[in-house]
Amino acid sequence: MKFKSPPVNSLSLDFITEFCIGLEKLENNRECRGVIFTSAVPNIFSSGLDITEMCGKSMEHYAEFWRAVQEMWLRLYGSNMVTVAAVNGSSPAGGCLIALTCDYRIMVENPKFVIGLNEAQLGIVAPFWFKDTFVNTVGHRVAERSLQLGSLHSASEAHRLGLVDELVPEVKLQEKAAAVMAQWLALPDHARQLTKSMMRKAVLDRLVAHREEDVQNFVNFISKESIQKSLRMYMEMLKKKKR
Ligand SMILES: CC/C=C\C/C=C\C/C=C\C/C=C/C(=O)SCCNC(=O)CCNC(=O)[C@H](O)C(C)(C)COP(=O)(O)OP(=O)(O)OC[C@H]1O[C@@H](n2cnc3c(N)ncnc32)[C@H](O)[C@@H]1OP(=O)(O)O
Repeated sequence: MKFKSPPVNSLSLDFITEFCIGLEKLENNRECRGVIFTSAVPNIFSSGLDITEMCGKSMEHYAEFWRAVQEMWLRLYGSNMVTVAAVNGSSPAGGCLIALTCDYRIMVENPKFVIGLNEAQLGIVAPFWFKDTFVNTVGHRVAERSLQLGSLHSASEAHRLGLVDELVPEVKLQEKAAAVMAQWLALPDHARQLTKSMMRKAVLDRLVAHREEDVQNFVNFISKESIQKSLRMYMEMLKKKKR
């Protein structure tokens, strides 16, 4: 699955809806046993959640958007397929979440590419299920420090921390992703799927059990004037950076 929503593959409501429909089709196709996620936009895997979906909109819109973000994560983290992220560009926040939610991450070894859960830098807080996914990948200590600082890690640092599993030159990315996929698909599906479910079930169940509460927390948090101001300032900063 190739993300192609220029300029930065931000995760808008439309993007997420298409992503979920695409994933569901693949999940229901008995001939499809694995998916590689990558980007068709040069230098960007995904810039994370579309900030304009969380800024200056109605409470109803925030709730609809957040349910879609939850749905994307539930489907991907709970997927029966082998999921490999071929990270060919920067991947902050929600973009990093997509990569973390896969079974395996391969990143291009470009020192300009960054990845991490940088929510704290925007004055917002990664919800518990982003945090759980991060802890399950890198461990508690690394996740705690990285989340509190809202760190965006270079590709080599991300590899050192275990945030990504492998680094490769750009030209080798697709070949490597295909090789990893072949390795994971060599196992009997039922054994791999039951093992994956055993490893992820508690974290998935936690969001399912608290889904509406999490929507309300998000809506209350994001609609605070102080948070809206932080997001507006962040968008301004992104625009100024270009001038
Ligand atoms: C108590 C707790 C309860 C509940 C939880 C509450 C809250 C938690 C909520 C949500 C979690 C949030 C998750 C997120 O994913 S937030 C998004 C974070 N993303 C970022 O910080 C990345 C920002 N973007 C960048 O750093 C750069 O754009 C990037 C490195 C990706 C690319 O740089 P480049 O120089 O190539 O492009 P730019 O000129 O910067 O951007 C082009 C264009 O795109 C716009 N843009 C970029 N990112 C976003 C985005 N995420 N959303 C919307 N728009 C974005 C940027 O402004 C430019 O626009 P324009 O100037 O109009 O061309």
